[in-house]
Amino acid sequence: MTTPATPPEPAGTTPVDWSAHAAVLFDLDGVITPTAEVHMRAWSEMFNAFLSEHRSEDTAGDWSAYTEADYFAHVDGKPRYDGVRDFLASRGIALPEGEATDSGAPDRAPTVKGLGNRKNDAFNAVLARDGVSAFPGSMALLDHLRDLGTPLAVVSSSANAPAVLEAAGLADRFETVVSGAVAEELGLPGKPAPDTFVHAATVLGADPGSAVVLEDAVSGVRAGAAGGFAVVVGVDRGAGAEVLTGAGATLVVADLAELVP
Ligand SMILES: O=P(O)(O)OC[C@H]1O[C@@H](O)[C@H](O)[C@@H](O)[C@@H]1O
Repeated sequence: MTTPATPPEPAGTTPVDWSAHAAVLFDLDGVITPTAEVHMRAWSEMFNAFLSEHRSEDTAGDWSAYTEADYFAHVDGKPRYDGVRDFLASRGIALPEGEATDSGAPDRAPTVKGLGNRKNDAFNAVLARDGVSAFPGSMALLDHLRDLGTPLAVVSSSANAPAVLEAAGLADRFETVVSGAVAEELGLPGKPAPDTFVHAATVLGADPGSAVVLEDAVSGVRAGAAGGFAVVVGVDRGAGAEVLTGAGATLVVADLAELVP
């Protein structure tokens, strides 16, 4: 007896039926634009400079080099100072919180906010120097959703989200942008808490059960899953498909082009 072949998917279908959903919420860095890479490099530059500047001091904690694995485990997708705090905690390094105006300059006593600000200067220098273009597959999906008339939002932990959207020429594509700065203003806890996604869905007049979340970071996928969203697409830009699925992604793609009919 021969096993019947699996029937091919009809042409033009994708794993998500976009017309069946009331709203689509995009993370930005690593989902729409390749800026997760810029954040990663800026974090690495800052943390490794900090660790080598202070490693010789006889203080508690693990002062070995900061790696890409540290980024994915402790920093990716979280609001700026949460990333600093969570990485330092993973190394058993305690620093004072500091002030929002701390520069993080090497000759100053380090603080959580100072280190975050130093990383932000590195990020903005690269953005100003190199500019940014969206991933072609993400542009294709945004164009498709625009044609369908689906309400769209960006939900990003980054306070730089509006500047990145502007630099990529995408500022007019979204009905609302819930950035790290907006979350702080509204007192919403950052990813992995679901609040920023739920807030964006509410602004778009959609119930989470009828909306889609697209995320590349484990913290963001966890946020989408905790919010009860209908579909949580994990975009694997390095976190790993299994890890994203384990965090609650309902499907994982390598590029958003896979989701365009
Ligand atoms: O420091 P910002 O620009 O406010 O961004 C905070 C975080 O924003 C997220 O979108 C990135 O994945 C993180 O890498 C980044 O640290």
